[in-house]
Amino acid sequence: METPDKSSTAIAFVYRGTLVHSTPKEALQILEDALLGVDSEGKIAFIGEGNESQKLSEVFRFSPSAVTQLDQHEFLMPGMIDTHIHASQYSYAGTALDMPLLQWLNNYTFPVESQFKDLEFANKVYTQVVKRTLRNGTTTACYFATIHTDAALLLGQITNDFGQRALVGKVCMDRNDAVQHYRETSQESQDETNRFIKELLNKKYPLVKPVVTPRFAPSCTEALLAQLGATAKNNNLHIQSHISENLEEIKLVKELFPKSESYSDVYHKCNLLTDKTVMAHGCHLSDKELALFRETGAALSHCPNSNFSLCSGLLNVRNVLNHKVKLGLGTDVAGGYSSSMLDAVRRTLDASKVLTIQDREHKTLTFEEVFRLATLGGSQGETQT
Ligand SMILES: Nc1nc2[nH]cnc2c(=O)[nH]1
Ligand SMILES: [Zn+2]
Repeated sequence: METPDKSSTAIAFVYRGTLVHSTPKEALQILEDALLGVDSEGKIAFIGEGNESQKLSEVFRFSPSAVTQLDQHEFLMPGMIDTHIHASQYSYAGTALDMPLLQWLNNYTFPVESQFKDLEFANKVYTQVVKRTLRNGTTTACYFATIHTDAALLLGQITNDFGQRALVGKVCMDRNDAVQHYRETSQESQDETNRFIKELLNKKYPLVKPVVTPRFAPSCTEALLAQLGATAKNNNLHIQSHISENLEEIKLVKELFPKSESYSDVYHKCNLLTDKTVMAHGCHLSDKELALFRETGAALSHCPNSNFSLCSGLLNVRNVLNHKVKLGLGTDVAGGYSSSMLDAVRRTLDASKVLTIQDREHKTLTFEEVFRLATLGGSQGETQT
């Protein structure tokens, strides 16, 4: 039992039954006949054993008759954390998966995202995605919106209204040759990012924060990346982007940033790899780049549904964990066709098994480890303050 704090707020709910969660030492811990108390602010006030009911009720002043008993097959578990999802791509999830990344962006994604200038359309899609992810058990999400500041602010409002914890990013891109009406000038991107941060922070939403969001290196000039790195540092904010998702993208980054020794180096030079950074994919990162992630404290979001659906690559999660790089799971809607974190759990196991088929020496991830990645793993990258 945890040490009681007599000054704590009143207990609102107490549950008795099976609890399932992860700790850094134990990937899946099952507590049978446990008691869990929740205070009026929605925070866990205590966890104890079922037979301590009388004692706990005196310390925390609740009536033993008010305890909710879970059924034999019910259990409580932590909410899942989607460390990478494009709220603006929800409307076409499950379609348009017949092209690799760069062609997929130009043909499907940029034309849809450009429609979020229309706040009515944005309101409809953003409400749907927040409702759906909550129903799927995602209590925290790290969202990409679009380049449109007012629509991104609206997404922040919607997540707040539905009580979902969220990092919300106004997407930054000052380079886009394919769909030219869907890009900003460097100055616009910078000014609008500052406005987005200021206005979202001013709302003082308890669970929603802005995240600095350069789309990915090919969509941004080096000058913009450097400005965004400085903005994140000056405001002590999280950063999210994409890295090393597919081989054609990596080749393009080499051409666009010839002076950088690797994709990770492009971001590192611009101060975009920090202990509050979450980079999606990383399928093709070298061990040297993983060492840089470890050094800077930057985290990876593993998005296996998307990696399979766009035929991008296979991330070797075991190798990432061996390098002691923080890692969570992401759905990457709509590159990933499912907005469910349980799907991300299943695809993570599938991807690990494919690696074992290719190399029998590969140590397959266990379902317990993957459960931890979907919950505790995500919290390490996302909610560090
Ligand atoms: N999967 C995915 N990768 C990206 N890289 C840059 N933008 C995107 C995106 O919207 N989805
Ligand atoms: Zn993505």
